[in-house]
Amino acid sequence: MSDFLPPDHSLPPNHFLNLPRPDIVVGAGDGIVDTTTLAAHDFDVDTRTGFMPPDSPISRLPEEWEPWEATLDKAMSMKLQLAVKLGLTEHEIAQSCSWRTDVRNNLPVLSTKGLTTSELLLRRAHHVLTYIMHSYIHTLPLDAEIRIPASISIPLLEVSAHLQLPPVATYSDTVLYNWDLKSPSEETATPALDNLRSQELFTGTNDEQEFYLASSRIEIRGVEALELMRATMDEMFVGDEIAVRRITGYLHKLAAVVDELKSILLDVRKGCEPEFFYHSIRPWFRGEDSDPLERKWAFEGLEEHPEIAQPTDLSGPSAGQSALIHALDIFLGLDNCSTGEEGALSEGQRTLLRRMQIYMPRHHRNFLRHLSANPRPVRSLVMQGDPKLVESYNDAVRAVKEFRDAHFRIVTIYIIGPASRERQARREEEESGSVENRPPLKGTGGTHLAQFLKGVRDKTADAMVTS
Ligand code: HEM
Repeated sequence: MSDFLPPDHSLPPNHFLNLPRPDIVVGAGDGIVDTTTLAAHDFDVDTRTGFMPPDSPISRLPEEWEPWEATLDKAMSMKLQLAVKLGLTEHEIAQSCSWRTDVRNNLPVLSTKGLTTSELLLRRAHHVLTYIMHSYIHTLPLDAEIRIPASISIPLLEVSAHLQLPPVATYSDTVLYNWDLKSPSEETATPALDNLRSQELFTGTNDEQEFYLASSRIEIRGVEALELMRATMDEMFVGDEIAVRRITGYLHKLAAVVDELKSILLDVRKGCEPEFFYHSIRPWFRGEDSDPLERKWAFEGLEEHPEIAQPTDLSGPSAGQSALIHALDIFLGLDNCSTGEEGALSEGQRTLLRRMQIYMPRHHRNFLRHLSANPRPVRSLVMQGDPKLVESYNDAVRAVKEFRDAHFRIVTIYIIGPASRERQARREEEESGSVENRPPLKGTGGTHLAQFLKGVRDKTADAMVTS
């Protein structure tokens, strides 16, 4: 399979992702190892890059799928504009119309058969096809139906079935598998946080890149958190007094790492301008459930493919799909210790957190499942009351709570604030009778969002243990 890959991107031949993978439709052939099962042990978590792949993801598919790459290149070079942009010019409307017409009339329905032998090619295909699909949907006139041409929908649905991911852009498309090194570094080294860049950007702007890179840097810095979790679990297995002392030290260190993650998150303000994010970047990510006009997405060509299921999970990408933060929650027992009192999560909110896992790469989902099934959870040891251990555990919980406080501030600056200003401007326009022909504002960035994020944050705070 690695024949397809440029040599500098090939994985070691014995890496589990380099083994032949079974075809999800036809099943495993004779002598083909089921890498999905192997993955349950490997989890595709790297000691240097964590949930990010150890090498920068491939940046181009082989010749056979060049029409997809060329279509995406064209969208990027034409600087297509969002249909929701205020004051869209005739020229901008004509540009996106001509790109979409080209996709509809000239892009063939390419076979995905040759991709299915390689996890890395499938990932690139998912990335390219979802970026094309989001470009197509979000440039469509607001009064048009959303009909995704078969040349995008059929290969995307096939690729998504193989990856067990929804057919929509996910955090793995925008962050995990969308990075490169600015300048090549030692192959074995963890990438420096300032040596990362993004591969594809809807807007071609540094603001969008900085938005993605805030998450990439958190993933890379989070590798030490994963290592501390692993070391703690090893010591839990030993369970003697020395082990407890060591765990105490690990939890304090974990708190310090999470404090750094918070600083990286807050640094997003240095490179990404909030109003630009809200009006010009975020709308590209919208999934079916955030359409301002509540239009449904129709995947054309499905009627000729009874073997492909109608997609149901079509929310847009979010760093809430980062397995790192979910792993911290599970490791510290923050997801299980609901008190049922005020501030705890409602069933719907808990479901929302769980639903985010559907959008994660399946190996990472398996990793979280494995972590949840840990027979010796750290919180149970802490509950035995060793004062120093309690203190260090509470330090780690404090750090996660403060990360969520900072996240809430960021969401207020980037979404809740701009959304409220937008509503205010609308009200003023309505009062003065100068309303433009615009779609109604849908309740993104309002009370529900604040309630949800505060609920998760308060539940984290509730997890502190009193000795
Ligand atoms: C400008 C930067 C960011 C914005 C505007 C933002 C926005 C949001 C929004 C709107 C949600 C609600 C759920 C959803 O709509 O998907 C959310 C949830 C979440 N985000 Fe962010 N986010 C940002 C950066 C990050 C980063 C860098 C991380 C960590 C890698 C992160 C981690 C999370 C998590 C874990 C949740 C789930 C709720 C929770 O566990 O507290 N976010 N974010």
